[in-house]
Amino acid sequence: MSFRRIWLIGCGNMASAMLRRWLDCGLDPAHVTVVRPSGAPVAPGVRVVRDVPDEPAPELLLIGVKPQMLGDVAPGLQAASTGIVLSILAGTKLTSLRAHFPEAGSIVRAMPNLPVALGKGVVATVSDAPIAPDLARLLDQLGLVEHVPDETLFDAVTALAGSGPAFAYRFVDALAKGGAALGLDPAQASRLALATVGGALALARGDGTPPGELAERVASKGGSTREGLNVLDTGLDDLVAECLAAATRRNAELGG
Ligand SMILES: NC(=O)C1=CN([C@@H]2O[C@H](COP(=O)(O)OP(=O)(O)OC[C@H]3O[C@@H](n4cnc5c(N)ncnc54)[C@H](O)[C@@H]3O)[C@@H](O)[C@H]2O)C=CC1
Ligand SMILES: O=C(O)[C@@H]1CCC=N1
Repeated sequence: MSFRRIWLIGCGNMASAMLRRWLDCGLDPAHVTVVRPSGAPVAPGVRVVRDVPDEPAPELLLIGVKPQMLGDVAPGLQAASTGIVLSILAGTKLTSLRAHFPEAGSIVRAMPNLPVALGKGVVATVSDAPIAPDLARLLDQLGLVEHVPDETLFDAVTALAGSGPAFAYRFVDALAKGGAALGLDPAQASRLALATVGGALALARGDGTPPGELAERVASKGGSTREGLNVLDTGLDDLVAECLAAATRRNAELGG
């Protein structure tokens, strides 16, 4: 058995990445309804409507709008939210979700990231009831699923994993810009940076060796990598810690 009625409220960057993966994994598009103000098509076979349908509630209601929109959309979703409510909203706590959806059978907070589109994402979860097997199966299709039962850590998880791809892309860009500043053709530097970081991560994932140890393997004694690492080691850890702290603070603010 799997869900036959899934509604997505909002289908922007994040929810559409999740849906793309689920459809690629064989989810029947006829089981999906997207509610979005534009009414613009999402994927072949997926029903798109502008307003919440006056129909029996779906088994799974995914809330994919911005956290600031929750108060606007929730009142129109009371009849639709008697099954599982799955929220991907940054910052918004289970207690707040429960207040907005008092009739929900269960409420699950998930914090995905964009690579879920390829099944290579991360999804952190916390919920007010055990996660139903059908939902667990869907989440598993997205990538690494980590249950984070202490909800007070969710803002930090959101900073690390939810926002993390943006931080990683910044590093790739910095690598490319650094290469261009040294005279490389910018387009070529971008290709080199992306392929280098992609390859390095693939190796780290496949190898099981901690990334710090892999870095040491690249740095020959007395060689040039060490010179470069010495520069990064003057401040990268602190800068990234500040970056995550700032994002974590903002997640807490978004939660109200
Ligand atoms: N973008 C990301 O990488 C991640 C985003 N999130 C969370 O996902 C949620 C959505 O973020 P994004 O997809 O980035 O934003 P987005 O702006 O791309 O998508 C939000 C969508 O909601 C739609 N919308 C607005 N009002 C609506 C209404 N009344 N009914 C139905 N749909 C409505 C908008 O048209 C838009 O398509 C946020 O709560 C965010 O915290 C979580 C993890 C990662
Ligand atoms: O920037 C945001 O608010 C969301 C949360 C995690 C990724 N995007």
